[in-house]
Amino acid sequence: MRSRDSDIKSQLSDINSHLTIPPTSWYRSLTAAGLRNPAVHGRARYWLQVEGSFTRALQKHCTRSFHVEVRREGFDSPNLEESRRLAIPPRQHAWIREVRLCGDGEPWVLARTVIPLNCLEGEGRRLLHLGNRPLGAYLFTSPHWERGPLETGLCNPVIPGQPELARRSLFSGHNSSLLVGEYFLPALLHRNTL
Ligand SMILES: C=C(O[C@@H]1C=C(C(=O)O)C=C[C@H]1O)C(=O)O
Repeated sequence: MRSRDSDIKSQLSDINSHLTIPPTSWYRSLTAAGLRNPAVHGRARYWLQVEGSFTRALQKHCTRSFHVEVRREGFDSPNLEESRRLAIPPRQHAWIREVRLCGDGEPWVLARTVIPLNCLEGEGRRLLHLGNRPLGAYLFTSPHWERGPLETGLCNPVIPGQPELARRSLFSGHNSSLLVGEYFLPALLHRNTL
């Protein structure tokens, strides 16, 4: 017989199972992705294109509060597509950070950041100790990081409620780049105001 604790744990994981990142195909432009899925031109368009810190953009749309919830942080292998995008050897470990960006107490965005070893030297060591502080606050206040072009992601949700659209970009510093992906949850797109 299952214990009450394991029943509660499995219910909790069921409740949150849609808050995971589904497989995603990446496109160089919104227009290219739009040929596959015209939804990129709907409510998501603003979020797919907004410039500057994404954290700041979300904060502006909160009426009460914004917070970052860390779900997973540690050294692990990126997937092969991510390694290729970052031009690092396949299976070379990187610092991987997955968070929920929450507006007014509810998850709006899932973010996954892959930080290769060469980004973690010198001042970059701070990236290991962000905790619940938003990565954007570091990237956009440190003068040496520059964002590359935004890519548009079309996700293949396997569980109802998983993100369908995403964006990502490389941030380049001294001879090193990290990859930040932001996946939009329905709660973000179905809000009444933009
Ligand atoms: C890159 C930014 O950082 C945000 C914060 C993140 C985090 O804390 O892990 C991840 C993705 C972001 O959207 C940003 O604000 O633009």
